[in-house]
Amino acid sequence: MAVVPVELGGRSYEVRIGKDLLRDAARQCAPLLRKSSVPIVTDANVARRWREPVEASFAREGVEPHWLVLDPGEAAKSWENLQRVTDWLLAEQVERGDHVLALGGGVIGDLVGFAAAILKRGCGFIQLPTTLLAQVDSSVGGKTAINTGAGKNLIGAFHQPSLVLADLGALATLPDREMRAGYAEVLKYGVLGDAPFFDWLSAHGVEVLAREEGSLEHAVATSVAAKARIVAEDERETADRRALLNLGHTFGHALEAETGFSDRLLHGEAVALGMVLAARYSARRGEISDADAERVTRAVNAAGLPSEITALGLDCDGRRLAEHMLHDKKMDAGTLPFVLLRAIGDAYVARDVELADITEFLNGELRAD
Ligand SMILES: O=C(O)C(=O)C[C@@H](O)[C@H](O)[C@H](O)COP(=O)(O)O
Repeated sequence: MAVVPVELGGRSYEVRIGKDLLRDAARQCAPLLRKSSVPIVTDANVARRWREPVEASFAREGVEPHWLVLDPGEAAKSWENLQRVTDWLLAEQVERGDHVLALGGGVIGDLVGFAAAILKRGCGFIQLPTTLLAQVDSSVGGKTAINTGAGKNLIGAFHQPSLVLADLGALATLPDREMRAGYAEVLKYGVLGDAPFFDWLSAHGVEVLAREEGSLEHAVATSVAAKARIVAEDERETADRRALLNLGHTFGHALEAETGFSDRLLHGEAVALGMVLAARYSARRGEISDADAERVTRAVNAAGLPSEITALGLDCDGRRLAEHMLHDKKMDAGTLPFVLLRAIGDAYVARDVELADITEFLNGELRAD
């Protein structure tokens, strides 16, 4: 098992990465639990696979899990579900010192984390991420949120979990498309700040996607360590450091908004395409070489992820995509900071990007054949 600490003073916690952690969930969580029952929120897909082994694990410790099972999908990150989860936790008489468990992918983690953030002004929560994307990204760092009609993650809070258990065995049954989508966030750590890891992924990415144990653990642990370092330096995204983790997201969130946050384009797919667009836009500004921008495109393609906006069949122009970006949380006094690249492994936050220029760039991408 690999253990990555997230160093945040009194709110520090561990991310434990290894096999069979869900079958051992009760023992792993035991020091944090105070009652003979524990609330667990999950979705129907995850429940089908993991309810029984998790339940057995708690039975061995004499703890009774109480379950709330939601519909799967990005649409679950809604006001309605936030109310449903918080009402349920109140009915469960959860106190501030208690922990609620979020068992599932990024949607469950973000939603339950936000519910925990506001329940009685903050109760504990434990992340049990079951997708690659959630293991390497959303379960770590304390960003919690729901979506609204105006965009993604616009209502939320910073609220750190007390523990993250990333069970690599949970990835064995993950659909290939979800695996590739999570891989986009793995690749992101190489592109934004770790060129040797980018090179390692170029050679071993296939093994990661095939879930070969050693390569998978290395990829997850390296990704989590990168995120933990950045979060420890800039927990609340105030110093142009944590914002680097948003590489590909400004373009990506706009594409997600345009496709209605639907299965048409998964979050990780949007990030992969967004990363390609960020690299190409950086090349257009003369900041990264065309060759390196092309390497980013090739790495995205090699993972079976989308690299061309034209393939989405969108019925919109660059201006419409740029308008989605105006809702971005990074908007600052009328300007939108963009995470761009000087080289692979050297991302930075640009504050001089004109939306008119982005619009022109996107129009070019939308017309490309
Ligand atoms: O943890 C962060 O910080 C990130 O930006 C990681 C992103 O990959 C993640 O998708 C995050 O939830 C997006 O953050 P947002 O602030 O753009 O909603």
